[in-house]
Amino acid sequence: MQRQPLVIANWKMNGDRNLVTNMAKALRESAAEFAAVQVVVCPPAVLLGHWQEAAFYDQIYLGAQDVNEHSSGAHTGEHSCTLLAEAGASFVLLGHSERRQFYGDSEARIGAKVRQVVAQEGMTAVLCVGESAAQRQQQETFAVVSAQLAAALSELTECEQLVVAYEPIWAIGTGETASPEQAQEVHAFIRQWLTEKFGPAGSLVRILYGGSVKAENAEALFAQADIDGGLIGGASLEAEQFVSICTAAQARSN
Ligand SMILES: O=C(CO)COP(=O)(O)O
Repeated sequence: MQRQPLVIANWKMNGDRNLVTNMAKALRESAAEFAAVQVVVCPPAVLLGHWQEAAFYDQIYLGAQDVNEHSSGAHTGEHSCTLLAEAGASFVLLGHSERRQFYGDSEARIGAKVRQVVAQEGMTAVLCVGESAAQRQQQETFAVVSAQLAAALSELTECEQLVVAYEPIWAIGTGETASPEQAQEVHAFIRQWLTEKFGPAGSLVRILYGGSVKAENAEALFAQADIDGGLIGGASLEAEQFVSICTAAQARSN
């Protein structure tokens, strides 16, 4: 498999030092079961240091949930890409629907953030895209997703430091998951978009599904041709669930 399976935990504004310790222990104990999977944990930024101490080897990577689009300066409360890298992060989530909806992340800002991340050596941008329930009902899913991709990626010429996460808003935190077929349809569309934009390298970009992924539905989702893994919210806060999801992704490498 040319695209290594990838599972990313997005803790959002949850978790604490105890969860870091417990999750690191659970992942360490089961690491052999998902040896071929790249696992990334994105805790709140203040816990990155604690993760760095608790995490055990290269299989577990660290990520941040957002970044500022500037390199430094008078941006109270924000984190630059360099600061996050120094704290151990090598992935950054960008354009999550919660940030688009509630924290003023415009398409232009998301694009600037993506460029900031890919300019940093060793950092990978995880661009989140996805439609609302109303947009899906109006059959606007492809139009919405391609507009989000175009806005964020138009100035990029290379895609080696890029991951795309398809997260339909109606499936986030709702318990309602896209069916494997629904998700695959959009993933195939994203894959085609990336290949048209970046050429053959675009087909190597990993595309994750996010939205109520659980231990019970992960295997069927990850069995789809273009679903390279998952971006996990609620279930990434429970060690047993998260380990099962990482293990489900291992099957993609067989
Ligand atoms: O938003 C998500 C991950 O970024 C998905 O959240 P849930 O897995 O809780 O639905």
